[in-house]
Amino acid sequence: MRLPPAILANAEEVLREILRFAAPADTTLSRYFKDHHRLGGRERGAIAECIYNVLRNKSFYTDFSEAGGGATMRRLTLLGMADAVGVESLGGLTEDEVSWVERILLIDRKLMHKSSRSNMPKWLFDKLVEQMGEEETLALADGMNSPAPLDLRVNAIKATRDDVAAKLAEAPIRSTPTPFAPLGLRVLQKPALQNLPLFKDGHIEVQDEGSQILSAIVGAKRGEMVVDFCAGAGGKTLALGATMRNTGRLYAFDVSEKRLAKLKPRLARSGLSNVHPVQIAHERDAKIKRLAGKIDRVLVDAPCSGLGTLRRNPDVKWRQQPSAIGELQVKQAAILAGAARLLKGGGRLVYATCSFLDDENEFIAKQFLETHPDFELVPMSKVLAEQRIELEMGDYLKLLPHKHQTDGFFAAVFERKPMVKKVIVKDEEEAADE
Ligand SMILES: C[S@@+](CC[C@H](N)C(=O)[O-])C[C@H]1O[C@@H](n2cnc3c(N)ncnc32)[C@H](O)[C@@H]1O
Repeated sequence: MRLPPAILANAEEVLREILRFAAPADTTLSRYFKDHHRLGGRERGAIAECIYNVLRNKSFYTDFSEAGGGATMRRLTLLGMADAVGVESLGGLTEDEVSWVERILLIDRKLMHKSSRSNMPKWLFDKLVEQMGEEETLALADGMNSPAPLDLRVNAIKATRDDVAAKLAEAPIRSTPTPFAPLGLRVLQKPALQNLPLFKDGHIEVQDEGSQILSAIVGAKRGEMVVDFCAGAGGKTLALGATMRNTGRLYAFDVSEKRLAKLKPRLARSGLSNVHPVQIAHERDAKIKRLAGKIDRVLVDAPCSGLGTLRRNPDVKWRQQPSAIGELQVKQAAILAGAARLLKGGGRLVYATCSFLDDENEFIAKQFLETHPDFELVPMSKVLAEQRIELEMGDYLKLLPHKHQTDGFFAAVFERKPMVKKVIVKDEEEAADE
């Protein structure tokens, strides 16, 4: 059955607002659906897919929408919608529109100019080409422009991966084990999970495999003192708490009260009682000082450009300004330095981002090592071997969608050297006493 012609007008209306980039696309879209509650499930699905298609393919679509007659926004919407549901499912199109859409969608994109083919703003394309070369940039762009699969993490304090896979199959929801993360399941459809007893009872959480790997490399153990410094709504906190088998103490810090509030219901479902959410004012808050030198492991999942999540949030590449990267670097370095004070000798500090920009990753890691001689880098190959995760990496974790089918993630692990300074002072004092 064809979709009603009015659906194009709805999609065009919300697209116009989203392309102002005043707010995240998913926020604008949810608000639009709330305001237009008469739209049915199929219509909503088609509008959402249309919007995400336009955000993913904006450069390519725009090249063709700006030429010829008719309004550009209508043409952009038409391309996004036809790409999503097929032109034959759309009612109310003129013959000219049908043949125009069919022609454009048949174009071989490999023949397009590289920057337009990548569907990235020029500043980002140029930066990435400088960083990784043109071929790799285009492969990354293709990976980032493909929708992400749905990954689940099994809550190890409540269930095993096999149990959950069997229960999902009864639903019936087909899943396969994720290739690298030991507790991950990749679901092959997009079912509504919220109503499943497995979800309500905290046996599963939705978490990209990359984020699961990142939580695993923290290496948190039973009985340890651990800090998730930028916990947000707790995606990684929950994974860390389960790895610690609900023992020890896990502090979930964040400056955002709103984000920490979102952690609370997830914590209740998870059954974890070792997590202590703490709102901090900034990375030098007195609450942090009290724990200085006492912590075994600290994860800094730093605020970043978020470019690694483009599969889910394709608007980020259009909303992000190159000038913001410099500001983020200052923040990232300050948070990492603040968090470093927490570690005891032999303790580990993990710096992570969901970005693939060297400026936010290697640059910050190297700068940290230069300014913190009491820390040394633990090669990622060693960290992954400790966790028995079979991924080939050098010094750092660099997950990329076109290589690992995960969101883009970076991580570096630093270990604090034994605290010799205090011992020397003590020795000197003892010598003076003698
Ligand atoms: C990438 S997000 C964290 C995502 C979270 N770890 C997860 O897995 O869902 C970065 C977080 O850093 C927080 N943040 C920003 N500045 C901070 C600071 N100075 N100290 C601690 N957290 C901060 C933000 O509020 C945001 O929640």
